[in-house]
Amino acid sequence: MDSNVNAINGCHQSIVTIDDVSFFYENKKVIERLNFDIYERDFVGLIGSNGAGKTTLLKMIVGLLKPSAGEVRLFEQPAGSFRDWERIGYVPQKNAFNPLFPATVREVVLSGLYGKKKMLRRLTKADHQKCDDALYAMRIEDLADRRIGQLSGGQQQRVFLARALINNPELLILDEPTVGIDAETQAGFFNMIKHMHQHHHITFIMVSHDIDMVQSYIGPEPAQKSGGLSFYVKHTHELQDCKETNLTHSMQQLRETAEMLG
Ligand SMILES: Nc1ncnc2c1ncn2[C@@H]1O[C@H](COP(=O)(O)OP(=O)(O)OP(=O)(O)O)[C@@H](O)[C@H]1O
Repeated sequence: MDSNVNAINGCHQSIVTIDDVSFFYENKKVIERLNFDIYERDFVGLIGSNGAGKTTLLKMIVGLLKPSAGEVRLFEQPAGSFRDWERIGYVPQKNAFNPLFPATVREVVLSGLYGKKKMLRRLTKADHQKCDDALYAMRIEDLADRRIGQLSGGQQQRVFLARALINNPELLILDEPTVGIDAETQAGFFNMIKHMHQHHHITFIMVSHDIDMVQSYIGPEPAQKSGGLSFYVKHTHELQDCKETNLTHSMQQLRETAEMLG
């Protein structure tokens, strides 16, 4: 990656730093001495064969796994002492629900509010407003009271994206968000993600098996390869004047996105 651009501009924050990270499951080496930097508003497409370590890497970034060696830093803080988890939205792989799972869409989206913390307080009016905004942004308000298990795969993905968006995250991490979804719905979902990247102040990391889709947005060559992992990177901060980088995105903007996409 061209870190000079960031060094010159100086004001573009490092969002994720992977500093000489290795990971082993017992004796099985999955990631070896990986170095990679992700800056504000980058879109990173992560491609790799089955078992290459994509999910393992994402889990280290969201603090679910600790590196065996090296360090992950989030927003320039060591991941081990990072506490602002609401700045990060994570949509894990294969969220498929048992049709009998009793939670409603609204309950699933609200559960995103507290990240790793248990819900220790009563929900406020503001919490419900955030939930309504996230449902609206994903155009699933009409599904709010349906059981999650009774929705299609594409509808469930929108619910999980709404859950990840409820805290207005600065970094959005998607682990194969369109697995098991028909081609047309996949294309629509990816268009929505691209639009969000172009119009909101969000940094993306997206694992995908769909190399054509990733290359069509980012370009033909990966910025970096390591082991079985290929990192495709699109920088958008280079297009912006630094002085404008304290732009904030908001659910209002996401509403506008939803309206534009019809
Ligand atoms: N909890 C675990 N214990 C032991 N080995 C594991 C564990 N989780 C994953 N692995 C192994 O580590 C390797 C990397 O797994 P990971 O899920 O990160 O790969 P991936 O690139 O996301 O694969 P896929 O494309 O199939 O989702 C695989 O060989 C997997 O079998």
